[in-house]
Amino acid sequence: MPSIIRVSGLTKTYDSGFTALQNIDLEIHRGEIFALLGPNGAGKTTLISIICGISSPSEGTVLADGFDIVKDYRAARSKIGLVPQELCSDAFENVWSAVSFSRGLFGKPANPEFIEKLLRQLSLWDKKDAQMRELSGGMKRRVMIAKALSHEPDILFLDEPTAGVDVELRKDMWQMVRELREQGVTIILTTHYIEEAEEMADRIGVIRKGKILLVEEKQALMDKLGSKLLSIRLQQPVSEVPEALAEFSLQLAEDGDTLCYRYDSRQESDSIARLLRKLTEQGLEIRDLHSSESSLEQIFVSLVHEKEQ
Ligand SMILES: Nc1ncnc2c1ncn2[C@@H]1O[C@H](COP(=O)(O)OP(=O)(O)OP(=O)(O)O)[C@@H](O)[C@H]1O
Repeated sequence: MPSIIRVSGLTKTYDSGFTALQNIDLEIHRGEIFALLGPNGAGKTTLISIICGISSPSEGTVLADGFDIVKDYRAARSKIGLVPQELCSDAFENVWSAVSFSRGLFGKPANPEFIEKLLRQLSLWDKKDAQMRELSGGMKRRVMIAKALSHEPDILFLDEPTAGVDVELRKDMWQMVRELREQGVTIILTTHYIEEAEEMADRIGVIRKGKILLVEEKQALMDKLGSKLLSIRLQQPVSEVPEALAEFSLQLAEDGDTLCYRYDSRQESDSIARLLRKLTEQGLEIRDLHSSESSLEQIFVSLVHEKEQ
């Protein structure tokens, strides 16, 4: 798939001497939703700020739709809309002027039809004359998106779009982002929420301590994350896993009385029923069964840990 953003060898060392990004290579595909996941301080905002031309790189290059973000700053920036983490706007300005003004900042001629379409799409049309201070937090967030889209960019960055947003609003936001993607906008969002990445993203990148640890198709990542563990406690301990159960790749816990079976919870399968039947055929009596799902959080942490090793 063709790339719309190409980051090569990007390093950022702040004046304080702190290196927030180390030799980042990253390609964002045209038309995808890409989620950049990482803990606090990982470097997500720094990376976005550089791509959007707010902060300058120490080393490396970034191309946005073929334009170098330093050498062809204006052309590159015109391709990008940014919804920052902080909601910042003039409290007394009304929605219509805030959004129209943002368009003007990019040197685009006024286009009231487009602004109307945008406000309608973001369910802000009936608030077009309201002052920013009169809006709820969720509406303000939508105005920020309208401002970011006002100059018709092909790429939209959303820096933690749903931080501190309630579940209902979060779902609305996800829906809105999907609709934008359907219109051909490439979307890059940063988030702490694995759930959000799971719900939204086509691909997921994990960043930690200024380094990209992995970039994968969401589905591939979810396949790794989707396992469940069934612990089968036996009446009598065994010294080894019986040969007849080899197909299940069971692990025997140290004390010999618990068999552990890891399986993919999303695959339609009768493997548990088969396993239990075979256990009975082998004369192994079951004392207790316990099934647990590794939380995405846990697996995510172990994935990150594994990569760091
Ligand atoms: N202007 C600055 N000067 C020095 N260090 C900075 C500056 N801005 C950010 N940093 C440091 O760079 C690192 C990455 O910060 P950044 O804001 O990019 O992280 P983040 O992944 O966006 O975190 P969060 O999820 O908390 O927003 C942090 O250690 C931060 O303290």
